[in-house]
Amino acid sequence: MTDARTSDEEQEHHYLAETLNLLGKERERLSADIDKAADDIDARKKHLWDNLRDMDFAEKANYRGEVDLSIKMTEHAQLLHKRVEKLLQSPYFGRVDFHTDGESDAATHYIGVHNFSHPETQEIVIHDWRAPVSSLFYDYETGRACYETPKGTAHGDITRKRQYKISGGRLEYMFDSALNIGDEILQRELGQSADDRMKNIVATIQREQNAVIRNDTADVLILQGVAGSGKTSIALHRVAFLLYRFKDTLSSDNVMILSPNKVFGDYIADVLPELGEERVAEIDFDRIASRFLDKVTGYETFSEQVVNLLDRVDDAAAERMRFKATPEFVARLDEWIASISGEFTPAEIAQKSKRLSEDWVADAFEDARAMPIFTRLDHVADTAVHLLKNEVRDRGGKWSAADTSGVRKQVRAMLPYKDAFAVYKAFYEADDNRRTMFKPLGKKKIEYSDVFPLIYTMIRTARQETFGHIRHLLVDEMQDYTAVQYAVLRELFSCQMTILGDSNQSVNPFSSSSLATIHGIFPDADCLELCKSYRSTAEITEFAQNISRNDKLVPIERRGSLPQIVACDDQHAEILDIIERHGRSDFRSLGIICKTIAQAEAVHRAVTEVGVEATLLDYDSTTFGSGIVITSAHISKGLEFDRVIVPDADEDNYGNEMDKCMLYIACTRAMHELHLTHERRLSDFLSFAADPDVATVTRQSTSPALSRA
Ligand SMILES: Nc1ncnc2c1ncn2[C@@H]1O[C@H](COP(=O)(O)OP(=O)(O)OP(=O)(O)O)[C@@H](O)[C@H]1O
Repeated sequence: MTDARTSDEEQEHHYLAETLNLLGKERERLSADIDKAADDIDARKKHLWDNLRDMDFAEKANYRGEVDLSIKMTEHAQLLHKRVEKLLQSPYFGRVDFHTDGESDAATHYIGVHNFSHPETQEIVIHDWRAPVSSLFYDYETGRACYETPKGTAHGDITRKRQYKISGGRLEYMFDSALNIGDEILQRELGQSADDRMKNIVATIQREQNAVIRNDTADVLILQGVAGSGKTSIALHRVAFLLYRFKDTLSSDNVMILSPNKVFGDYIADVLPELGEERVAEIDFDRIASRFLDKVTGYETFSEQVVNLLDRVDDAAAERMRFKATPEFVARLDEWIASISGEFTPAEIAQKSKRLSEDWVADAFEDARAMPIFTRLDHVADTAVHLLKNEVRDRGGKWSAADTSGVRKQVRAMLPYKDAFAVYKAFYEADDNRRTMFKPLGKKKIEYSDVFPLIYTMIRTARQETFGHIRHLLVDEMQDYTAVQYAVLRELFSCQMTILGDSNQSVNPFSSSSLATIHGIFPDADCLELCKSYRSTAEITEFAQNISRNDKLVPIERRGSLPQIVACDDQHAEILDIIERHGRSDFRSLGIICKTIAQAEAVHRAVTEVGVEATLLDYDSTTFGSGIVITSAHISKGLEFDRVIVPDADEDNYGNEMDKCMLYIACTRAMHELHLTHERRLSDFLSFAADPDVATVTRQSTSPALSRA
């Protein structure tokens, strides 16, 4: 190490010590402020309580207002305190020296998770990673660069770019970008063991990812990314960025995540708080379905549909799913709904010997043409009730609730459909070509493929409450939603959206949507693609590519062991053996990912019977577990584990296209090690594994760990 380098490091240690000193003082100041404010609030509350009787209404309201304000200010101080605590652990991770054209010297900017200014001089000591100047760090190497300032674009040269790893307030290492730091630190980060929650990646955001995060112009942004490309992480960082960029107009209350299930919601829940933002509300399509249909009809859920399909593909059911999955289907349904008003037959309304003529009804119906059909009928009925009621009362008569419902009934009878469900069913009955496309599951239950078409019909035929307060919706696993589901989203959320997914990871090949389809639904959307896969070692990525190839995928150069395929006589014994080896390794998380929940339950029973502690994740689970997790491929979507075991990798279990999707999803959950076990003939989807460069294939005929206590 040269002297220059040593003195450089000394300077960095010195700067870090100074920064920590400032942060320490700020923490003390905030703690004192919080304590004082708490005492003050207590005193005010006591004063209010003691003097309540002598105070008039205005005084009480004024006093309460002051207490509320003090509470809000204290909460803010607590938030700042939390941020300072966090910065004390790791104040910054990057530095850029930028020489603005025309200035005599380069300015040094340190970049961290939060902003921090010198309490006395107000000079910025640490820039928030989302600040405009921080884009220099993510978007450029040394040399010419520019960034936006309040006065316009600043042009100049980056003279130095440096990355740091600081933990517990201690500088662990640092690299200059001239030494290819980006890769070095990224490799170290990716090589780490998986946490039981998704973590933030601010220190190593890559340029193409930064372009997605900092896109603040797209109303709808569609992000297609290969497995492990960081889509979900990036989408959450994008939300944090937008909350920062538009802090005056956007708050976490205005953002919602549409996630595939509750476990996934739990898995990603820490990312925004880690980035200094509050958690945002979550919703999933099941909850939307329940809100609309609980009082209307029973229905199959998405998970039930997937479970049924995995059990057996019914060709006719698959055909019905395909039929209802396309944008053309939405167009036909729209046409049908629009045609309904033509079936309205105006007739005279008579109630309490008062009458409104057929012509009056026709005119009232015409005047309300902008409304959805059932809202329109209600409007005609309400107007009629208003007129008739006044007339009756003017003549000294009485108008009862029964009269109101009498009028409503008469108006409703002018349309041959009693509700949205009837309109929806008639859509199939009206055309011989689609007659067979509606097939209820028994008397009061509809197939999942009818759930969102019916909800769409409900929304288009009567005014519904929408999510008007939501200004940004994040939609994950976009490939699993059909055109009609997007049509429902468009009706319920008239806001900006970030829509992300991977067409290779669909769980229902009969009703998945391609990027092109989704782009067709949102023609003005910005479409971005992430092709580099970060999660898995190059060996695991190559293995998964052989199951389902995506020529655009670029694996990260991180080496590991070859995936292992083990043919065994007793698969559970082999799994126990891997579990035992896992316990002795440095890896923390192990995912056992089966094709179905029933298989996951069987493995769970087998391993817990011999004393292994493992969490079973099924469709009712709400939290992600740590350690050993056993689940199905469908539920494992979006999750990741240090090591993954895929049991039953045989031809019977993984034989058709849908199985292939599940196998792909399961294998791509592995970060560092992947094992597949089978007792029967290996699945043809894995025949490539005979190549010794791709996998190690072994035979295990004994029962290695059966004796486990
Ligand atoms: N720039 C980065 N720096 C560090 N880690 C990264 C980066 N980008 C992605 N990762 C890591 O890669 C892994 C995959 O990220 P994420 O789950 O967001 O990807 P995804 O595209 O949503 O995956 P999938 O669709 O397969 O579920 C995570 O461990 C994430 O932390």
